[in-house]
Amino acid sequence: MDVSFILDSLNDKQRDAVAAPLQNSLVLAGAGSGKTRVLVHRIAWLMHAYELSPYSLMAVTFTNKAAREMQGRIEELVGVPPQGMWVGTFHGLAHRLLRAHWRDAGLKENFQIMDSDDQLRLVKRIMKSMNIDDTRWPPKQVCWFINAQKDEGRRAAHVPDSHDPFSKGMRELYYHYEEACENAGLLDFGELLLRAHELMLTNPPLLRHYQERFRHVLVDEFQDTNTIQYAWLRVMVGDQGTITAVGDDDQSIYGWRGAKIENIQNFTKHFKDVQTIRLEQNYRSTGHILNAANGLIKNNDDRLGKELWTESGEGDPISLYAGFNEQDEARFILGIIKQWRDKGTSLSDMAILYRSNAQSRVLEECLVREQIAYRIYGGHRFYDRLEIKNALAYARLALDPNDDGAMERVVNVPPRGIGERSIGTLREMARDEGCSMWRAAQIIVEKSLMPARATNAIKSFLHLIEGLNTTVQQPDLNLNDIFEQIIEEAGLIPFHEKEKGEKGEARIENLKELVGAAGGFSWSDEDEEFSSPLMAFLDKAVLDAGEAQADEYQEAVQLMTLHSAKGLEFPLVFLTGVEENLFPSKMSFEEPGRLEEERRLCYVGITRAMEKLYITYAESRRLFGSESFNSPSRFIKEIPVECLEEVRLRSQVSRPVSMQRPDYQTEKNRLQNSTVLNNFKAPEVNVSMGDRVRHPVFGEGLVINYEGQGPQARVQVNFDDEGSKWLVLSFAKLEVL
Ligand SMILES: Nc1ncnc2c1ncn2[C@@H]1O[C@H](COP(=O)(O)OP(=O)(O)OP(=O)(O)O)[C@@H](O)[C@H]1O
Ligand SMILES: [Mg+2]
Repeated sequence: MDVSFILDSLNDKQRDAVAAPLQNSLVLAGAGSGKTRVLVHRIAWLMHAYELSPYSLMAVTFTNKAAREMQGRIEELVGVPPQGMWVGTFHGLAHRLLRAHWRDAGLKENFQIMDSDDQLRLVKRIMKSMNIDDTRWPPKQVCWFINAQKDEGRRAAHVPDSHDPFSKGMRELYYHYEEACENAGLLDFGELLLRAHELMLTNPPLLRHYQERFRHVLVDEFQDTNTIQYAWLRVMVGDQGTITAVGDDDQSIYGWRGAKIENIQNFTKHFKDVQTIRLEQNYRSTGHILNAANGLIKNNDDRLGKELWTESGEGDPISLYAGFNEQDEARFILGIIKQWRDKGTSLSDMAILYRSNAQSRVLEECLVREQIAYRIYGGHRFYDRLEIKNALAYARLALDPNDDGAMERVVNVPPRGIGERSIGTLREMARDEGCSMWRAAQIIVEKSLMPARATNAIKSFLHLIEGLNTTVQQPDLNLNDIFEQIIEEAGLIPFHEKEKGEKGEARIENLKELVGAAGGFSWSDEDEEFSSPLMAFLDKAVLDAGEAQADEYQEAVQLMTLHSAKGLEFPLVFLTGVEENLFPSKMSFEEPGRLEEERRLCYVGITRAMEKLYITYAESRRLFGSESFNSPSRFIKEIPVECLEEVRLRSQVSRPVSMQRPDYQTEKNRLQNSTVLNNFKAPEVNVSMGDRVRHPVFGEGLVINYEGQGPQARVQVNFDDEGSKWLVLSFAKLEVL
C-alpha cells in the first residue's frame, strides 16, 4: 500500500518523527511547530505502514475537545474513523478503565464522580460533623491539600507524619475524607488517576492484558503531566510497549497543579533508546508574533532552549491598546471584532484570552449588548450551573438514593418543608447509624421520629425519589424523556418561574437545553463499560464540563482563560488584561518559579495567534469587587519594541509605550479626544469623561466612567484621596474644575 500521502505534507524533521521505527520517541519543540500534527500522522503511519490495529493504540490529549479533534483529523487523513483506538484525557481514560473494572478497582458499580464543587461540599460536611473550625482549616485549603497529595500518588496513609499541628490536622482530614468517599462510592478527579494506577499495580493479569493490547501510546502536551499521570503512563507502556511523547518545556503552565517539568528530563532515563527530535519551523504565526514570543520567553532561565522561525513573512505588528478601564478595553475589543466580522472573518476564528475567569463578565456583557454570539470555555460552564446541577442531582439520586451529596443538594430544592434542622437530624442519624442519609430518612419515617409535619415532608420526598427510581429503570425511555420527567416531577420549572426577572427564565431555558443535550447524547458501543446511558451521561457531564455544549458548531467568538487555550490556534487573538498584579498575577510574586510560569503562560497566549494579535490592558480595573490601578505588565516591555504598535484612538495625544502612570492633564485630553469614550456625555449635568471635578465631601478627582441615562445616570470618579467611587449624577453635586 502506498503510504507516502501520510508524509507528503510534512517537513524533514516531522517526517523523521512520523516514520520512526516502532520505538520510544520524544518530540521537543516550540509552539506551532507541528507537534500535534506529528502525533496524528504518526498514528496514521503506525496503522498503515506497520499495520497496527487502532485497537492497539492509545492517545492521551489534554482536553476532550483536543481528543475529538484528533479523532477527526485521523479520519480525514486515512478516510475511516480509528475504531477501537483509545483517545482521551488522562482523566477520561482512567475513568474508562475504572468503569470497566470497577470490581477489581474495589469500587461500587454505580460509583459517582465528584467535581470540585461537590468535593468542597463533602469536605465541609465532614468538617461540620467533626466540629472542626473552618477558619483554622479553610475547606478550600483542605481540598487543595488532598488534591496535591493525590497528584503525587499519595494516600492519607502515605503522607508523612508531622509534628506540626497544621499538617497533622490536614492528614487527619484526608483520612476522614477517604473514608467518606469510600462509603459513599464517590471519586474526585485525582482519585480517578490514583485508582487507575493502583488498579494496574495490584492486578498483574489485568496489567498484562493492557500492556499486550497497547503496543504504542502517544501523549500530547507532555510537559504538563504530573507525577501520578507519568507513573500511570510508565506502567501502561511497560517493557513491551513503546511511547511517543510530544511537548514544549516553554509551555509548561500547570506547575501550580503538580505538573512536573522534570518528567521531560526523566523520560530518556525511564524509557529505553529514546529518539529525541526537535522541530523549529513554526507554521502557525506570522514573523512579528513569533519574534514577540521568542523575545519574551528569552527572559526565562533554565530553558531547554530553542528558537522558532517561520517562512510566512512578518505580517502585521502586534497592536497594543491601553484601555482606560475594563469597560473601555471591552468596547475596544468589540469594535475590532465587528470590523473583522464585517470583512468576512468567521466569529469562530476570533478568540479573547484572559488570565482569570472573573475577567470574562465585562467582556460577556459587551458581547451580549452587541448581540455577538460567543462561547465560553471554563468559567461558569453549562453543567456547572445551579439549575443543571440540581437536575443532575435528582438523576443521581434516582440511580442511587444513597448518594448523600446529591441528597443534600436537592432534599429541599424546591423548598418542601425539610429545613436545616431536619437535614441536620438526617445527617447526625446517618453518622450515628453508619448509613446513608436516605436510609436515615427511611428510618425516621418508619419510626415517626420527627414531628408529623417534618416526617410527612420527608415521606413525600422519599416517595418522589422512589418514583424517579422506577422511571430511570424503564428500558424503553429515552434520556430526554427521563430528564423531562425528572424536571417535571421534581417541580423545577414552577420553582424557577417564581424567581424574579430574567434569571428564572434563563434557568428554565437551561433546563430545556439539558433535555436537548440528553436527547442528543449518543451512547456508542465504545461505552460498553457503562451499565446505563444515564450513568454514561452523568459521568460525561462531570468530565466534559463545558466542552460539549449544544452549540459547539455555531459560529461564535471564543472566550477562554489562557490555560484552556493551550494547543489551540485562531487567526485573530486578543490577549487581555495584560497588567501587573493580574498577569503576572499577584500570587506569582510570592513563590519562586511562579513568575517564570506566568511568562510561559504569556508565551502560550501569544503563540495562539495566527494572523493578528491584540494585547490590551486597562489603566484602572474593577475586579473581584474592588478597583485597582495597575501598570502595564512587565511582559509587554519584554516584547521587542519593533513587533509592537500602539493603537491610538486618541489621535492628538502621543504616548510612547511606557510603564508610567499617565498624568491627569494628558488623561483628560486623551479621554476627550477618544472617539469611543466621547459618546458618553451626561445629559443633564454637564460632566464629561476625563473632567476634573470637585465633590463637597470626597474632594477632587477625575471622571473615569459613565453608566445609565437621565436621573439614573452615574459616573465613576477616581478621587485623589478617597479612591474610586460611583456617584449618581443628579445627587452628587459635582463641580467641574
Ligand atoms: N509541515 C507542515 N506544513 C503545513 N502546515 C503545517 C505543517 N506542520 C504543522 N502545520 C500547521 O501548523 C499549525 C500548528 O501545528 P500544531 O498545532 O501541530 O503545532 P503544535 O506544535 O502542536 O503547537 P502547540 O505547541 O501550540 O500545541 C497547524 O495549523 C498545523 O496544521
Ligand atoms: Mg499541539
